Amino acid sequence: MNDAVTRPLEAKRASPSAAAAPPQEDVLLSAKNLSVRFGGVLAVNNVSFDVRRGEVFTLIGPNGAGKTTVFNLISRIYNPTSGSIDYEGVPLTRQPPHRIAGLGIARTFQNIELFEHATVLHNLLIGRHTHRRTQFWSDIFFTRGVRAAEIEAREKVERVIDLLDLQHYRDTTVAGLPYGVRKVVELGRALCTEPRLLLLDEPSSGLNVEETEDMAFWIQDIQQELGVTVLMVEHDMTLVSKVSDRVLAMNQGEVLAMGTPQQVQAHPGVIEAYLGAAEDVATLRREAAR
Ligand SMILES: Nc1ncnc2c1ncn2[C@@H]1O[C@H](COP(=O)(O)OP(=O)(O)OP(=O)(O)O)[C@@H](O)[C@H]1O
Repeated sequence: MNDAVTRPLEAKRASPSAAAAPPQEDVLLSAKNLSVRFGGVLAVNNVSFDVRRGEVFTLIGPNGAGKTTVFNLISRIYNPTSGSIDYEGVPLTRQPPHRIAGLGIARTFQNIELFEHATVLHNLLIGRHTHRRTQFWSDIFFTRGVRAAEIEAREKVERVIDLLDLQHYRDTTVAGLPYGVRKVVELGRALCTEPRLLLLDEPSSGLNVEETEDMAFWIQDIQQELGVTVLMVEHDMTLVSKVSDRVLAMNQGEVLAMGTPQQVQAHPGVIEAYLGAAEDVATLRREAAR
């Protein structure tokens, strides 16, 4: 295990500046008045938020709240019906989906998307290939530039393998790996693109309690050691309060509350939205009372 895993895991505490508006240069991504309509369903209704550089920002909400739709707007899988998203001051909604990785945005999926019959190393190298700048003819003749790019790719990938403690699985085919390890490999594949913004879609889904704790450590390492900004959709409220700097709670397409994990979990509207999912309410109350 990585040294980081042995550190005590503290729930994040409210920082005095959590609620204050940040200077514009500290904002990495800014969503303004986003709405999405699917036929008669208003999946996202006038949602605005800023993601600050270096923070872990988490979207929570009951099923159907609109979280995945917001994620898919940022990945450019959907177009907003109205509203805008700026990323590093550039209008993201004008970018074609295939440009997203090149802009420094990477994502993981709720249902893991890896090359099942390739090894862990090859999956990570494929992730790294969004950085390749070499050309057709230089590739064919394996020029010095191509060799240098391959060496650089390999070094970056090895760093990700070390960070996520994947050495043991380097040459294993993904199809033969336990689900929890595949989740970490998918995280690694996203990191190999060297993102400035990492989108994590339910990183704890399908993981047991211990694997979820490990995932919390990886997310903290990614934020603290690599300085990557994380935007995450997550249901597990224990993980949410451990790693999030700020949380946005949604319900029925709208913003319910935004603030530190403690502020949002104690919000009466959030507790009401979760009623019916008794286990979630109990976790919310427990985490808010910490
Ligand atoms: N492609 C689509 N076509 C039609 N309706 C959609 C589409 N995508 C999402 N919706 C609807 O939009 C609403 C919000 O869905 P969304 O998946 O964003 O919620 P969610 O908060 O991510 O839920 P979950 O936690 O269950 O994943 C739901 O009513 C859903 O049925």
